[in-house]
Amino acid sequence: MKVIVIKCGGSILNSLSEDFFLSIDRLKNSGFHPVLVHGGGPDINETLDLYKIKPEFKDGLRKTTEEVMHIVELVLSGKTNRKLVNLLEHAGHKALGLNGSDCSLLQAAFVNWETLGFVGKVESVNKNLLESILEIGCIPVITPIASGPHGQKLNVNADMAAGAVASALHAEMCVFVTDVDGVLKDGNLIQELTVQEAIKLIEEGTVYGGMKPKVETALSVLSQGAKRVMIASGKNKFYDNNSFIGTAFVSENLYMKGAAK
Ligand SMILES: Nc1ncnc2c1ncn2[C@@H]1O[C@H](COP(=O)(O)OP(=O)(O)O)[C@@H](O)[C@H]1O
Ligand SMILES: CC(=O)N[C@@H](CCC(=O)OP(=O)(O)O)C(=O)O
Repeated sequence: MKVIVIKCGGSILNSLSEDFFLSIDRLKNSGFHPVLVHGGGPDINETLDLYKIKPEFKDGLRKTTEEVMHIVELVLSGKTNRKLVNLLEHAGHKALGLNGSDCSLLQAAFVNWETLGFVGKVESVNKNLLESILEIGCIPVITPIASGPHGQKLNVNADMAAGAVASALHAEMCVFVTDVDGVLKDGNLIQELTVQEAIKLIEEGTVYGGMKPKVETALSVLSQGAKRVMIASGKNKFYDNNSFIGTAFVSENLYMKGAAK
């Protein structure tokens, strides 16, 4: 089964274009089975603000107290996931929303209880569940909340959750859809990045903020055997004429000039 994992960032979730859904149609016509993982950082921040709670991050991960965890779940499962499932259904797809903590879909360990609280790192994925959903022609839409070692719910960075799902499913492709065309340098899109080039962009500070975990996860997915990894925009088509549009990550030994086909 040719699986593609598509991570939909919170930066773009409220303004996904028709072209985004058209790209999903085209992918399905090309024989790909999409699995979606969504973020929702900006929506969480907005709701925390209503409760007068100041968002706190450490190395790109949200400090998650018990109170914050309740709000994360309320927003991601109750609002963001519902919205994406509904948009997909409206675009003519069959979509099934899943909390990562349901049915042991995502099982995680604490990253660092002392500094981050209820934040997890995915250690296993219920691959059989996802494959059964794909077999009946549905698109799984996964909320990045995992079950912890003693059944606690843990907040997982959505880029990292998508990376773990892509690796577990041995996905052919993993695309991180966000609010920019891909990795930019001096305002220009970089079409292809080798591992070494990507590390250099992080070190020199060209890649920073939310782009950093995305690029790091992209490199990790690539090293775990995904054939293609991309960062692309949800404002335009990210797949057309059998080609992906955005920044493609390539292993050194696969390095070739030209667009990723
Ligand atoms: N080199 C870069 N190229 C493109 N965007 C970058 C770069 N470095 C940092 N960014 C920032 O990363 C953001 C995307 O990350 P983020 O806001 O976390 O998105 P998402 O919610 O989709 O995961 C961009 O909007 C941009 O502000
Ligand atoms: C641990 C952690 O940081 N979790 C993230 C989960 C959502 C997410 O990653 O959303 P984006 O893709 O929009 O950034 C958070 O609480 O914001």
